[in-house]
Amino acid sequence: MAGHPSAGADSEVGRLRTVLLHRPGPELARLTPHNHDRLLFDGIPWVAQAQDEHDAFAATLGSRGVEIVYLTDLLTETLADDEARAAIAHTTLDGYAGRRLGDAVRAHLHRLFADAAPEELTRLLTAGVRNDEVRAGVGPSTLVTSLLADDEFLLDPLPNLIFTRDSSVWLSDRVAITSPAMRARHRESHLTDLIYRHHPRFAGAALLHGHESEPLEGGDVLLLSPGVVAVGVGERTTPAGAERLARELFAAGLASTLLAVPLAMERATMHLDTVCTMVDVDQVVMYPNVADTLTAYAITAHGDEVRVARPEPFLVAAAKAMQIDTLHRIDTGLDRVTAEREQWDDGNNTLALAPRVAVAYERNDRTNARLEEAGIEVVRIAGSELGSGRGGPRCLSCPVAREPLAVRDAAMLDA
Ligand SMILES: NC(=[NH2+])NCCC[C@H](N)C(=O)O
Repeated sequence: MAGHPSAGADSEVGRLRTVLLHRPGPELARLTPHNHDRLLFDGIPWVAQAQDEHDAFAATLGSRGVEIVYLTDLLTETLADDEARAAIAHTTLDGYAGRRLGDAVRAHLHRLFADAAPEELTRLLTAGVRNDEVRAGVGPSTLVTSLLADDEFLLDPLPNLIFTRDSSVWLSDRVAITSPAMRARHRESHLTDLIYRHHPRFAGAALLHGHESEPLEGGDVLLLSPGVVAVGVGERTTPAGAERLARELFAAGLASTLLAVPLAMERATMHLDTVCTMVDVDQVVMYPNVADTLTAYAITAHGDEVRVARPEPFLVAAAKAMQIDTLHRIDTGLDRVTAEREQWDDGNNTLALAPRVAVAYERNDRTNARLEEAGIEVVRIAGSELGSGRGGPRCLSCPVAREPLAVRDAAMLDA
């Protein structure tokens, strides 16, 4: 199948045209002191404030000419289609995601899903379903609603939906549906899969990977340059997930090299984009405490097989694959301790709007100052509440369309 005509990205820094966001909604209000760890939040965000911060983020992107599409709008539009409704009811309730239900609750939820208007179904799918919300409807014919506590979720809420980066990734003119490692995030990819398969806007889009493939999360995927993709391998993406993506990209002719980058298996470095993001065609902002030890294994195509090179320092391997002299590094600011604090608060997690223009959390003064010293325009946004799920501007956004770098270069030559 051919690629999509009006979507796609071949770099991290080409002018951002369209971005997929999720405004924090009722799913965030379901976080409690008991479930936030399991649902991958470090605390209980103040929902209204998170929404204000998110609206300001979206307004900033809009003022820079970026078209914003909201995941729940796309989902609701998708759910107008009966085939799509049947598909998501089946994946959500009949498969692994519905393992808490039992037959009676499953049948009840199938009815609830079938009767729900598209907006209501979007709410059920994103905010989840709590025991006390269905107990009366199910009646006395099941042990499940009787024994589970009132506030136990039969279907978990999806508070991490705001991190649209992780559940799908555009690679050139195809979109990879990712396969999150964390259980709390599996169902996010069911939703992106549904949207990209059924929403008319994406009709004809060719899909890569898939939510049942080997673990791969979008925060680990960095498009270093057209045809060169770096993939973090650690707490989330597994070696098999990175290798699967390499095979898929090579088979589709979309990349020549994939650099697998081992990361420490820790929350602070859950994705490659927590330690390194691109701010220009040849500059990254990077966490200095790992910069000297970060390595990369270059994977290249060899007929139908792949070949894995010996590890090299990340910046060396990257520059080589990108065919540039040096991939310059701007350090997370100031000293080891400040760098550690600002890395934790997503100082490295910037979203490029164009070469040398990056959105960053305002709180990371030292890192932002470093970026400015290096000639990067820093577009500051507030993120105290948004960041409580441990994600910054890059995690909060999935670029659907970026201007191809080649076009920009050609335009510059013409000028
Ligand atoms: N691309 C990213 N770094 N995303 C951050 C995701 C944070 C989310 N709470 C998780 O733990 O999965």
